[in-house]
Amino acid sequence: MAQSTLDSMPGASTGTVVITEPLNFWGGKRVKPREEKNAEPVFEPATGRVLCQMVPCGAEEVDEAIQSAYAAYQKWSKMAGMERARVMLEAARIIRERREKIAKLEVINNGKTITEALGNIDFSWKSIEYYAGLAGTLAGQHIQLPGGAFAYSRREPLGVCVGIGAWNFPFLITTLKSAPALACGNAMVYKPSPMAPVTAVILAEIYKEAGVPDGLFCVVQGGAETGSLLCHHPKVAKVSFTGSVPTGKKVMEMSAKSVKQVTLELGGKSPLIIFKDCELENAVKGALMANFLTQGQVCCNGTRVFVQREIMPQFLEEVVKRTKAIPVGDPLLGSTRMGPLISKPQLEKVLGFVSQAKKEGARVLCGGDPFVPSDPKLKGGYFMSPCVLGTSNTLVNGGTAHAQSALFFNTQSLSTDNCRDDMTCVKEEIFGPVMSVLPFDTEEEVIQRANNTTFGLASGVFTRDISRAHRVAASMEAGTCFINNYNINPIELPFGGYKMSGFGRENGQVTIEYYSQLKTVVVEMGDVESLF
Ligand SMILES: NC(=O)C1=CN([C@@H]2O[C@H](COP(=O)(O)OP(=O)(O)OC[C@H]3O[C@@H](n4cnc5c(N)ncnc54)[C@H](O)[C@@H]3O)[C@@H](O)[C@H]2O)C=CC1
Repeated sequence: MAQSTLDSMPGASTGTVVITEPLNFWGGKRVKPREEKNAEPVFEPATGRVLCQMVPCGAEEVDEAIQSAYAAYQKWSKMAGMERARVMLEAARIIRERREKIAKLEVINNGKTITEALGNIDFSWKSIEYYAGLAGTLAGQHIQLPGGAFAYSRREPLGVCVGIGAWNFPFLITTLKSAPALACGNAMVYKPSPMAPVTAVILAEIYKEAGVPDGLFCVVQGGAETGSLLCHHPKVAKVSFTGSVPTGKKVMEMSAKSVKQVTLELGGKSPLIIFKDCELENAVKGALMANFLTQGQVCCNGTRVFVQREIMPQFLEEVVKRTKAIPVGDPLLGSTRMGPLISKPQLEKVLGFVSQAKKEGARVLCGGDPFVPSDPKLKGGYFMSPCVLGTSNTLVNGGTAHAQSALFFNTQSLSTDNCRDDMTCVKEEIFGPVMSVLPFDTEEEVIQRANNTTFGLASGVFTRDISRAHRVAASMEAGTCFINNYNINPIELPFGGYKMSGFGRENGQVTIEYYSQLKTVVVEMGDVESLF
């Protein structure tokens, strides 16, 4: 029962939790792995300690889960939207009631701070409430035809949908996929990331407790192999994927073989454009919010920060000062603002991007090093100091940039000491706490440079010029543009990518379209007029 893992949470602290319960869920209960082979240790990022074992599901287990989901779908899809809504609202209520315990478990598995995790869990129950609200509104059309005939369309579910998730928002991604799926009358089999497997099964238990038919929401554990079994299974109607571009392409390719619908939420390298007429304090805060939530492991982060040259000195001074002041440490402490990265390889990858940036001529203005907190239990954690890559020589030594003139930065921009658009750190998704700051001169130039990427997930602009703000927003080749803020993604609004950041949308009313299909029913009231 969910309660056993969650019940240990109130007193749990970093470095104390071990999870031994099975992490699979189908047929209305937790299911032990058939064989323990290929078990992978799952680490607590803050300590480097083993938290549990993740045992990947094989073909028979995947099939069992999908069959149990299909059986539940037969019942659930026949219920009225309002009946489904009632069950979903109960699930949302239970999540709200247990928000602190779930958030704690999320922190222990993922490393994000408790403050952020609580926000994520609140977003989760809101997403279920939101789609519960829409469940009763699903409807088709009635069309009058000649001779008294008529037709109507029925909005019907797709069947068994698969969700494949990433490790950065483990519980939230699970609800963002399952809430619209269930509202439309589908069942879902969900595969979490092998690095963050522990909270998806909590959601499965909550849905059960709320009253969904057994099997309606299943969890299978595993990595690429289990994921590909799901994408190939003939009883699966749709795959909703969140993760990297290369894996997204594979998911699309596999799903194409049996013509499954696909939604892809992939990575980004989003631009944040800061004009000289901005409210600087807000722009600085916006840049921090755009880069350092969840240790920078956020797909829509604005990691290419374009700053108009005239305000570069003030911007850098402030952003570096505040970045240096971010409290890094035990993610379960309310005062911590940055925890560890998800894994050792991810930490090494991110530090590798910083070294590469240095080699290519970028200046490390602060951070970018492994960080060892003073608390002895955190010595084995995957921490690093948040990093700003930029342009100024003097800031490296902690000097003030205020004294520097615009001319200085003009000169600097011609040297190799700048972040440049062609650097690896500026082109590739780093997925860590690394902000690249780039100078620009004109609106036309910055729009062209901001769009010069294969990604298109999000974008942002800070300016007090209302016309400019909307002009820039309209010019961005990205699924979202934030004006005078960043990373505000409420459930009511569609979220998704342009270009290689994916297609389809999550959140908002439009997602109903991605989890349902229309059936046309034509009704003759007279005789058949046959040509034969
Ligand atoms: N856009 C986003 O929200 C995210 C982007 N990423 C990016 O991806 C990079 C790698 O992170 P990963 O977690 O390794 O991402 P990934 O794309 O490898 O994995 C995402 C999910 O897909 C599954 N998967 C892997 N191979 C599969 C296959 N062949 N068939 C079906 N499912 C498969 C994984 O087990 C996981 O559940 C990150 O460094 C980051 O750049 C990662 C997480 C989220």
